[in-house]
Amino acid sequence: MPPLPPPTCVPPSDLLTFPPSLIPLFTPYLPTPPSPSHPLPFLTLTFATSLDSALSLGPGLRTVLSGPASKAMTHFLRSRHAAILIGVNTTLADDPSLNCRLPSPSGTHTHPRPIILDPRARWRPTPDAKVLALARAGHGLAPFVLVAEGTAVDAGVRDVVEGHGGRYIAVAVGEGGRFAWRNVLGVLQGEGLESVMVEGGGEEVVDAVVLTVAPTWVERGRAAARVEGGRWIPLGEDVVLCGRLKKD
Ligand SMILES: NC(=O)C1=CN([C@@H]2O[C@H](COP(=O)(O)OP(=O)(O)OC[C@H]3O[C@@H](n4cnc5c(N)ncnc54)[C@H](O)[C@@H]3O)[C@@H](O)[C@H]2O)C=CC1
Ligand SMILES: Nc1nc(O)c(N)c(N[C@@H]2O[C@H](COP(=O)(O)O)[C@@H](O)[C@H]2O)n1
Repeated sequence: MPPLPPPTCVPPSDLLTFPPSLIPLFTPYLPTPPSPSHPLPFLTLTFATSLDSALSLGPGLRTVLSGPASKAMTHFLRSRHAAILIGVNTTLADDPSLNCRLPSPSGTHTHPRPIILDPRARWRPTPDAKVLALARAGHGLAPFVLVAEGTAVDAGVRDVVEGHGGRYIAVAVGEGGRFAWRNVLGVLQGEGLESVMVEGGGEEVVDAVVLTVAPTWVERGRAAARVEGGRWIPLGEDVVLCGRLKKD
């Protein structure tokens, strides 16, 4: 494969808009650099959930819960984190892009490094996988895939990922074949990645949370009902949603 182009801004048709006036709201929760008292990468837990706590319509179904404004907010977070981490089921279900789709004033872009937790090497991408196609075009970075020590990775699959600038990294697993989150953060630290946004998981090492709640209920396979024109009212440390229900 020819050398990869330098990361650039994504094509204008893919761009999202995040108003600069909103940045101060999120600034207190953005990553801080590692310090002697907090040497591991900063971990932000972020995901979007429905009112009935669903992340998607069902296993293997890519589901849009976030509206355009909160989606743009997560891309602002992507612009401020060195890495973005997902599990292999999400990779298989969503064929995600995992790049940053906000305009970049300088024309060059710092996309987050995608990290995929795939202990048993179940992801078998072709060059058509979105995350690889974007890396090839210079509109994102190829992923680092964390596999369990001793797991054999198909040579052809490894070539595809590494040919796009990605890597396979072997990590020790504990009982149940899972990585300890501190080990995952240790790997990222070793790769010079100082902050990571995790789309679900990592509870024991979380530094900040930025969660989106979409005013909708889902039932297996379909969006069931939505609150329209609702209002979220902060009351103490809770937030109360008032609205009228629009049924399908
Ligand atoms: N609404 C949202 O913000 C998000 C929605 N999703 C949705 O969630 C669904 C997938 O979620 P899940 O099934 O929970 O799967 P997942 O994407 O978290 O993948 C689970 C798999 O990842 C690996 N994994 C996760 N943690 C690990 C650890 N500590 N050590 C080793 N391996 C680990 C294992 O292979 C595990 O089977 C998809 O439908 C996706 O669209 C996913 C992320 C965000
Ligand atoms: N913030 C948010 N809102 C939703 O409604 C979602 N479904 C997700 N999903 C996560 O974002 C990834 C998709 O990213 P790309 O748009 O393909 O870059 C997906 O894989 C989930 O991790 N997030």
